[in-house]
Amino acid sequence: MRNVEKYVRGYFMPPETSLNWTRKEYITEAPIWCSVDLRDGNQALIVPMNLEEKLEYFKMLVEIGFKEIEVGFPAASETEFTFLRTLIEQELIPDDVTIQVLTQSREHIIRKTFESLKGAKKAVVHLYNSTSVAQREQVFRKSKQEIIDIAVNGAKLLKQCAEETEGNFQFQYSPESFTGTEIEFALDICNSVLDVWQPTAENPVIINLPATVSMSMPHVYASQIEYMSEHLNFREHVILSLHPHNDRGTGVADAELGMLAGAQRVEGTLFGNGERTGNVDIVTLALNMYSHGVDPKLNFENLPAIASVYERLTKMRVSERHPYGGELVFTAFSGSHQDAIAKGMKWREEKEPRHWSVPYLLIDPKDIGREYEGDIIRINSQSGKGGIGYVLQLKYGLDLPAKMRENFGYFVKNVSDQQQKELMPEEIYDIFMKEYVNISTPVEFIKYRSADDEGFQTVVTIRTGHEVKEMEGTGNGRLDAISNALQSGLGMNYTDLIYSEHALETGSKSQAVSYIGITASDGRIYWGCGIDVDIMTSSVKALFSAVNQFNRSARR
Ligand SMILES: CC(=O)SCCNC(=O)CCNC(=O)[C@H](O)C(C)(C)COP(=O)(O)OP(=O)(O)OC[C@H]1O[C@@H](n2cnc3c(N)ncnc32)[C@H](O)[C@@H]1OP(=O)(O)O
Ligand SMILES: CC(C)C(=O)C(=O)O
Repeated sequence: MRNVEKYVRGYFMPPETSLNWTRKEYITEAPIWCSVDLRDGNQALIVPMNLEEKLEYFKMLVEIGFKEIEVGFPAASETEFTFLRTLIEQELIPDDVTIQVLTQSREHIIRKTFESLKGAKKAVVHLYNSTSVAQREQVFRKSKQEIIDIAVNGAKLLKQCAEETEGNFQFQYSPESFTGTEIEFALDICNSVLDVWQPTAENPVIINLPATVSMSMPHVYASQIEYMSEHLNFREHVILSLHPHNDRGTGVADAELGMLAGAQRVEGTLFGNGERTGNVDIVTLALNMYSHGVDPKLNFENLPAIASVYERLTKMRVSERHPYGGELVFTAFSGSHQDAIAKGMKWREEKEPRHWSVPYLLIDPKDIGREYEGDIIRINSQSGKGGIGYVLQLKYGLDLPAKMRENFGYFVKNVSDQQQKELMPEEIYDIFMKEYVNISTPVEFIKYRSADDEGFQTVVTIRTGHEVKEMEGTGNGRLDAISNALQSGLGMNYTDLIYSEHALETGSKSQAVSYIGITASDGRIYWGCGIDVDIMTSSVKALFSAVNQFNRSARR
């Protein structure tokens, strides 16, 4: 890259921290979640949500279980203001949910914000101003002290307005662009605001440390968070909050390490909607926790339904590869993965139903409303016998013998390769039915008649073209006798009858399915399947299907 010299690292590593977070292994309890979908997410949309859309989205967030929801920037627009008024006046905010509103540290904006809050039983009022070197120099053109003054004046006005307005208000301060701010200065400005608000056990203050633009590797952000956590005044009455963005693709890692480093609260959005590359994705954070056996205290048991409401209201798309929510994130197309998943599912059923350990699947897709059928194994030319057999078994109850799976697997792969497309379960089933089941050309089975109960001597009637023939055979059982009759009558030669059968529930009826493989003199195995209400007839049909495969191949 020619212009690499243009870039210098713009973040600030803290002078010293205990690095205690490096010794913690995983997040042991859910943080306080705050959804900022309706504010940070909304401000990033091409067309921000209208009133009805915001109301529907709010309802969904409540159903998911969010107890803190930043509902907007009431001074931004008429829609934002009206949305807040509607929530309050129509009493749409459940008692256990606290709404949050964002305001710049400017007098008319703060006053308008409190005006919008009239009648609210409780709310978090979130004050922010930019603190980074770039913002101070380029945007505000102010000294450090002048930037502190903006924050402190805003903090004082918040306190005054809260006293003048009926309701229970909690304060939150964000040194916006924290990640580009000298850490000592960030500490200074937060402590100055805390000095104004004087948090207590009854009235704690939220200090929110945003990665407004993520600039460093996640361990640097974690060290910054730890430094702030270890040096903030009133720490026991401060709720330390994170607000990562995803510029470097590390929003989730930033949040996870930030929690290990002492943060108690996380602001983010569903599927990471938000400015530029988005806010941290709360779905991923929560389900990552879930995959470690920790209850995230949010309900994503029907994630596909949530994704579909999200897509409709935001007009954004959950990409196919998006963790947990994406269409393909539980899907294996490749043969060896499919084989391992199919075996893992069986292992789980038979040996370890309690704990999830299926290869390639971090969590059980069913836990978040996904289906095994059609979701985890899909078939194309990269697929293998394990996956193809699994699809037939799961959807159609057909449990092919291992060797037959292999034969059928190669057949299906070739079809997919030639057609250059994915094959749906119905297509795979159709291929199976057409190529292997009850095949009656060129040799059609009509009936058989045995001279004795065991069928050691059997006469079988067949039709080839317009000709009906009877053939006689002896063997160590009925099927063997029929097979021998066919071999001598048709002048065929094969050995090793491979046989398996099982019952098949179709609707309320039960049928028998038989699979037969016959080995030709060149070692090739030809397979057939028979389905019939009578088990013996199903085996005979399977044998005829295999014989017909053999015949067809010889003719080709
Ligand atoms: C990282 C974040 O997501 S922060 C949230 C950002 N979200 C939004 O901005 C969405 C909603 N915002 C808006 O609708 C509008 O910006 C409004 C209504 C809030 C303000 O609108 P306006 O006053 O017309 O314009 P604008 O936002 O451009 O104001 C810029 C001025 O505010 C100052 N300013 C910006 N942020 C802050 C702040 N947090 N505290 C104090 N002053 C601020 C700027 O320095 C600039 O000052 P200047 O006029 O002296 O140059
Ligand atoms: C207002 C703050 C928290 C913000 O949205 C950001 O810094 O990204």
